[in-house]
Amino acid sequence: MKFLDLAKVYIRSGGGGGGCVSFRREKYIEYGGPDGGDGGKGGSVWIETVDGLNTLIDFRYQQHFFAKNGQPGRGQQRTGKDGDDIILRVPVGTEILDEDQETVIADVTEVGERILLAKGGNGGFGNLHFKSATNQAPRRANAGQEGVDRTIWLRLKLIADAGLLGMPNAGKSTFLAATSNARPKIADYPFTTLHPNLGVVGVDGAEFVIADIPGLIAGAHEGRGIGDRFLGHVERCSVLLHLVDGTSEDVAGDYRTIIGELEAYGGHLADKPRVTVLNKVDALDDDELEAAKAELEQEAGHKVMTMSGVSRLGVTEVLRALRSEITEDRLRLKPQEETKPWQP
Ligand SMILES: Nc1nc2c(ncn2[C@@H]2O[C@H](COP(=O)(O)OP(=O)(O)OP(=O)(O)O)[C@@H](O)[C@H]2O)c(=O)[nH]1
Ligand SMILES: [Mg+2]
Repeated sequence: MKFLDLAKVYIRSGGGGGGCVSFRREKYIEYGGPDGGDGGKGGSVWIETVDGLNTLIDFRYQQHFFAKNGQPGRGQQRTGKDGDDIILRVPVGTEILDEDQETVIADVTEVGERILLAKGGNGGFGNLHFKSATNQAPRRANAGQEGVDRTIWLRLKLIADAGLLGMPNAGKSTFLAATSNARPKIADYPFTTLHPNLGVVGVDGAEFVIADIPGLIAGAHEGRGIGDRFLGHVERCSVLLHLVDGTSEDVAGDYRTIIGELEAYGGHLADKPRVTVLNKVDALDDDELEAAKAELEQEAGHKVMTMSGVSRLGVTEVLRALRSEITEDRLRLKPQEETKPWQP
């Protein structure tokens, strides 16, 4: 699947068709009254969230979405045809931003949500509308209302329940592959993962979605490595899973680096519930494991779990820990979501 999480899109709604000036012309009716029809409405541009999409890649190939104008009205009271609406289909979790890339126009988080981005212009009234007691033969009709031009940005923030964090090579993709249906690329060099991958995992009969994102290094917030922009994709997660490579020379330093990047990223990312795991323990003997674990716990200031994505030792326990955080978070969110008023 090709991935794109930011797209600039030009939209334009259709203008309304003009109203028509026309008079009845029939045999034996000398001064037929006005019969000019109204113009049709211009097409509107909408955005709709659909299921099963995890990328904005379609918007790389098409950036212009112009709805058709309404047709002008015609004689014999015929209304012009409306321009068809256009619907942009986007994945759940897409933010719609104004041209400045800052003002959020909408944030669509439910499947099937539909938002009007640019309303089509109304058609103009035909002269039939202007007939009055004093003017039986109006020569007046309205022009159609103009369409609206707009430039918007679409920014996708994937919706996952748990987000994977760690330095390059920490074993994030290996863990995702071991626990889910996802088949991310895995290799022993840094930055194997270049864009987020999602996988559905199951534990104890529950299912949830994990997002694997590219590794972070010190200075990622200043653009080092491949930067920290993919952290946006774990902003909505209930819990972060921080993997620390147990075979690293500096387990505490690796831990600190990631926390530092979370803090530098800002928002509430650093305050999110986190599960910290010492990974690759299959490659450590007992003493090494104990030492690395003690070092990591000291640095983190809390208990850490141990796991091997390769041998799968400890994997189920980690999934259970994630699940419990996710459940708690969903319970916390529920009442709030239910009372949220619908805003068009
Ligand atoms: N011994 C051992 N090696 C592992 C384990 N998990 C991953 N590896 C190895 O570590 C290397 C990196 O694994 P990846 O899963 O690609 O790591 P990543 O965190 O996704 O790396 P990036 O995508 O580059 O950020 C690969 O050579 C894996 O085979 C583990 O549990 N034990
Ligand atoms: Mg990876």
